[in-house]
Amino acid sequence: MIYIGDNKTTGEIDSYSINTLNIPGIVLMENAARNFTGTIDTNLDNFLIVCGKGNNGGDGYAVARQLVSLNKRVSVFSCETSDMSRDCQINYDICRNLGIPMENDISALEELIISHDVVIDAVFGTGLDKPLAAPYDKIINNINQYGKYIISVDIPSGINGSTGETAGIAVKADRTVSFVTYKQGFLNYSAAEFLGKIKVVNIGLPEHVIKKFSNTVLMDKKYISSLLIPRLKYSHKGNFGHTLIIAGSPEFTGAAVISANAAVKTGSGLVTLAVFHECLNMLSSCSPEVMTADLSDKNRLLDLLKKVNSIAFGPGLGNNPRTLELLKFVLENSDAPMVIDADGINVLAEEPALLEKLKNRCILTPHLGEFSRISGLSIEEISKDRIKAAKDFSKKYSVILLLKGYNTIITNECDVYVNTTGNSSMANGGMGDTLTGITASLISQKYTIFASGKIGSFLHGYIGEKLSKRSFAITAEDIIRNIPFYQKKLFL
Ligand SMILES: NC(=O)C1=CN([C@@H]2O[C@H](COP(=O)(O)OP(=O)(O)OC[C@H]3O[C@@H](n4cnc5c(N)ncnc54)[C@H](OP(=O)(O)O)[C@@H]3O)[C@@H](O)[C@H]2O)[C@@H](O)CC1
Ligand SMILES: [K+]
Repeated sequence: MIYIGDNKTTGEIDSYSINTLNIPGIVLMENAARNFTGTIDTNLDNFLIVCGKGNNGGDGYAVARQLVSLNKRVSVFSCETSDMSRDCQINYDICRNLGIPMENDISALEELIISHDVVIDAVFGTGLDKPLAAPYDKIINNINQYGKYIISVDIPSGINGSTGETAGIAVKADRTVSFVTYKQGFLNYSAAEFLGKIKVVNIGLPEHVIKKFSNTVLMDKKYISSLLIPRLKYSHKGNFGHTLIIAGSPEFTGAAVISANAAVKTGSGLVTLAVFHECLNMLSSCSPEVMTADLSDKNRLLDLLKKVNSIAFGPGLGNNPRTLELLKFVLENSDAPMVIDADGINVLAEEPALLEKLKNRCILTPHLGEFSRISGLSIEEISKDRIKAAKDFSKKYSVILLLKGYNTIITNECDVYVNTTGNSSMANGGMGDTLTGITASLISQKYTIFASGKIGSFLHGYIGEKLSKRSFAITAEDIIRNIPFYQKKLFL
């Protein structure tokens, strides 16, 4: 499992390992350097390692030695040769003793970079704490301008590991090999162009140690598979629940069809689509597996509200008083777990007091704009630290929050799960409605609300990613058609 942490987390893990576990810092550095080196393509040769004076630089000197021991051609550029951290000094001295070519004259840097095939950036890691000034701005500029292939140690130098903001300028890496944790700052969209392909490597610490300091996790296939509730041989449709989808309006009938079909394909035993009277004719034949109900038939609606296992509310309903009234009616007459999306969120934003009725039984699935409306935070405020914004909201209202977007966040106020599946081939209408249907369907099948959000977002993005290998744009229908196949792939 990959954990996410900020600069503070690295400091805490470091000090726990050194002071409580008694692992000397130099051993951690050696492990970091060895595991970093292990990720480098063995066909690469002719490395220039650019080292700072802190422990990131120390990692760089240790990597230089590791590469030399693999018979690679290696040179080192030292940004500073005084006032180094203790472990940096040790590895610097070893490099000198080994006779590795070393340079510290900034006027030679440009030529050095040009004459090497790979630049390893070990200037700053988690210790970067102020804007960059000379000569570091020039060093980083040179790396970016002349580096043919750049691998950053822990963090591209100049990026703040906690926030993802740049210190004025930052290395644009082709690859980043990060230690112990995936840095929280990498999730900030503004950091994306600097990171290249990211890999996280361990430094010899067992997972239970890392877990002490981070409750934020990057979901992977193995984790999602572990959440599976197996289907028993003798199960029948009653075991897989009844999902009620309340969605659609004359302008947006598609949203209703998409959510309902996604719920069916995800495996809900029964799916009923409840729609406004004027949509009934058009939608009653939308899918042979979906039952329909007229929202103006209050007795039928009351009956459904009492017996269903989950309710999806919102897609395509319209952001208007009628939707708000309908939401109030649903909340007054049902205790079922709910997935609230789209216009369901928009009307809740008008009357946030209603969230009180959703405590501990709801997942909200806003995109950034919807989250801004319901949280009262600006998009800029949320974007600065999406994890914190999501966690705070979830805690304030005791709901599960699934904040959609590149690197979707799912949180239950304490634990945070980040989903990295999905890509821009899926950026078109109806995708959110699909996720809503999938999530509600999983809840009906007895997954917890939290697990349903996690599985739903992973599965949804996973299908899109797989399909995008052979198609340019992926539609909601493409996703829905492929749910059963990829669900099986994930779970079995
Ligand atoms: N547990 C783990 O994960 C392990 C992590 N490890 C590694 O340790 C790294 C963290 O090391 P770190 O704390 O020494 O900080 P680092 O990034 O080297 O920078 C500090 C130096 O930069 C300087 N400096 C800062 N800002 C500056 C600026 N704008 N302009 C100029 N100077 C600036 C600052 O100078 P000062 O401000 O103190 O004068 C100080 O000298 C981490 O990223 C990982 O690579 C591994 O070794 C093993 C275990
Ligand atoms: K670095």
